[in-house]
Amino acid sequence: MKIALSGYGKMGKIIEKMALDRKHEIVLIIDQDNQHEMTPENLRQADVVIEFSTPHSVLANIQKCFEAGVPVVVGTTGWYEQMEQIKQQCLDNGNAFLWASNFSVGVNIFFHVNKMLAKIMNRYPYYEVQVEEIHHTQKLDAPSGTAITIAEGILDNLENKKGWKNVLTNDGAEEPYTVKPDELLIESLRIENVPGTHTVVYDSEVDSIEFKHTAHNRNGFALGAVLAAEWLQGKQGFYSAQDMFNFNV
Ligand SMILES: NC(=O)c1ccc[n+]([C@@H]2O[C@H](COP(=O)([O-])OP(=O)(O)OC[C@H]3O[C@@H](n4cnc5c(N)ncnc54)[C@H](O)[C@@H]3O)[C@@H](O)[C@H]2O)c1
Ligand SMILES: O=C(O)C1=N[C@H](C(=O)O)CCC1
Repeated sequence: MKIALSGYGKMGKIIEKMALDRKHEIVLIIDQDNQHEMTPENLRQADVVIEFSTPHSVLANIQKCFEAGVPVVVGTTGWYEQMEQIKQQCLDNGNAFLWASNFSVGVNIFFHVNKMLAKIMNRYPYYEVQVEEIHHTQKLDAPSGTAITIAEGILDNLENKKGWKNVLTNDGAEEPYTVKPDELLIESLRIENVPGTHTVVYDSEVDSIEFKHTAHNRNGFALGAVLAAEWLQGKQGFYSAQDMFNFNV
């Protein structure tokens, strides 16, 4: 496969390595200082674009891929309020699009089990649920995209929670926030060099259940993104990683 990379930061560089290991070719690399090279002509050299840039640049980059008619795999987070608009544009133009808040196999298993656990917990309403995420200090968005997907998995399956509320505690200096009974708290913490840790905690007076995923490095995210690009070949339509992993057990 001929791959174009949109965003050549921490993730773009590891994706390049994973793609080359899987015998793909990198035909275009776009980053902040050569954005003008993201032309339809250049993009059309590629079979797929893998987009890991910034919350600020991702939407314009997706539009350029749509205009060029090139399939696009998006790992960038922090743009999900525009999801419906992107989905509509994708379907209207007959494009191929796949997004994931987290491409790692482990996290996608976690997403699935998280939903099943939330369903079970409906029977035990005396447990209070909370989501916690920890990432490196360069991260631009909070909560993490992964934490949003986890929260949505809980909200879709746990009857007594109606929406999520994020609190970012960089140095513990924030005012403590008291959640409303129907609110799901997502606590975000930023610590140097943490690739990504997510925990769902169900707490009661007598015990706690902690369900946790810890990324040891970024390789799992990068491999998942390349696998997604392979999976998207020859398809048209709007997909998420859930369609690719398809854990219907
Ligand atoms: N879905 C996943 O599995 C997953 C995993 C890790 C990171 N992410 C997300 O991917 C994104 C990138 O993460 P990162 O750790 O590589 O960040 P990073 O800051 O290391 O890299 C981002 C790169 O984008 C470049 N950039 C800026 N403007 C651009 C533009 N207009 N076009 C193209 N590139 C541009 C920056 O110069 C930088 O090199 C973030 O949103 C992060 O949350 C997702
Ligand atoms: O390093 C990041 O930034 C990450 N972003 C994704 C998110 O927001 O969930 C995935 C984990 C790493």
